[in-house]
Amino acid sequence: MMAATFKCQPTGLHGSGIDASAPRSSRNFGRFYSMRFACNTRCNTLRHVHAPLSISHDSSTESSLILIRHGESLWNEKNLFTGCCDVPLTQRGVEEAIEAGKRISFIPVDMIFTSALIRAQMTAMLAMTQHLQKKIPIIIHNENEEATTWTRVYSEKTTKQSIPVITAWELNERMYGELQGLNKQETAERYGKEKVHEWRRSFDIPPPKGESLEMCSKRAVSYFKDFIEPQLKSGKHVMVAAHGNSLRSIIMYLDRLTSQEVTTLELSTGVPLLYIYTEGKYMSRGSPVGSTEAGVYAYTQSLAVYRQQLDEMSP
Ligand SMILES: O=C(O)[C@H](O)COP(=O)(O)O
Repeated sequence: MMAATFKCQPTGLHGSGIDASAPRSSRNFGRFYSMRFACNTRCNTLRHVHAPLSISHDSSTESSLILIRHGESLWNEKNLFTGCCDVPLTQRGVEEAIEAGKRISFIPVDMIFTSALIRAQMTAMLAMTQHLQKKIPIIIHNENEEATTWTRVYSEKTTKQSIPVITAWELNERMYGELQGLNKQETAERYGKEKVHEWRRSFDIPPPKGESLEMCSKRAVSYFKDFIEPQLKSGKHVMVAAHGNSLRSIIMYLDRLTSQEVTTLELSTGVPLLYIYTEGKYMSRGSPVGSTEAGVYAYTQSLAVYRQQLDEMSP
C-alpha cells in the first residue's frame, strides 16, 4: 500500500495583524499574520490577513456556543502525536461526528468556525447533516479581498438557507514539533512518562520545537476574542469545531481556569459542549444529550422557544 503522506499545516504567529477597527475598504494592513512553522516535514512562510467580521453589540442577547473536538482521527487511532499535521477522520470518527450532530440537532447554529485541518472541518460538516434547521454550511473565504468576493452569497434567500463556515489556522491543533508522527506510548518509554505528560499537559512547557499550550492559547484565544466573541455579542449562535488543545485553551478562557487547573482538562473526540453567552458571561451547560432530551428546556428560555419552533416546523 502506498505510504500515506500527510501534510502539516502552518501554525505559529509572529508579527502583528490588520487594524481590526478600520473599515474593510481602507484597512491599513498594519498587522500581518505571518506564519512560519517547524513541522518535521517542511517549512513554509505564508502570510494570512484575516478580515474582521464587523457586527453591532447588543448586551441583552443570549447566544449559544457549541464547542466540539473533531472525531477520532487516523493518528488518534494509531496513538500518534498529530499536532498541526493534516490527517483524516477514521470511520469511528465519522460516526462520532454524526452522533455529535444528533446531540446538538436542536441547538441553533448561525455560524461555524473551524480550523484549517480536515478532521475538524469534516466533523463540523458531518455534525450539521443531523441538524434540524437543515441549513447548508458554506465555506466563506476571507483570507483576502478576492476570495471574499468570490465566496460572497448575494441572494437573500440563499443566505437564509445557508450557514457561513469560517476556517482559521489559529484554531489548528497545537504544533507538537518533533513529536509529530511519533507514537505516544513509545515516546513515553523513550523520554519517561513524566516528561511526556509535561509536554502534553503543562501550560508553559513546549515539546521539542513545538508549541506549549500557552503559545497555542495566544493564537486560539486571541482569534476567539477577535472574531468569534463579537458574533456571540451580536446574538449569533456559533459552533466551533476544532482540536483538543486549541479548545482546551479556549475553555480555559471561558471557564477562567488557572494554568494549574487546565492541566487536568481532557476533551474526548466528537463530544459537543454547550455554553450560553449572555451579558458578557459564559455559562457552561455541559454536553447536550440529544433532541429527545427533556432537559433541553432547562438550558434557557430562548432555547426552549427555539426547540418548540423546530417541533412546529418538523413534519
Ligand atoms: O495532536 C494530537 O496528538 C492530539 O490531537 C492531541 O494530543 P494530546 O492529547 O496528546 O495533546
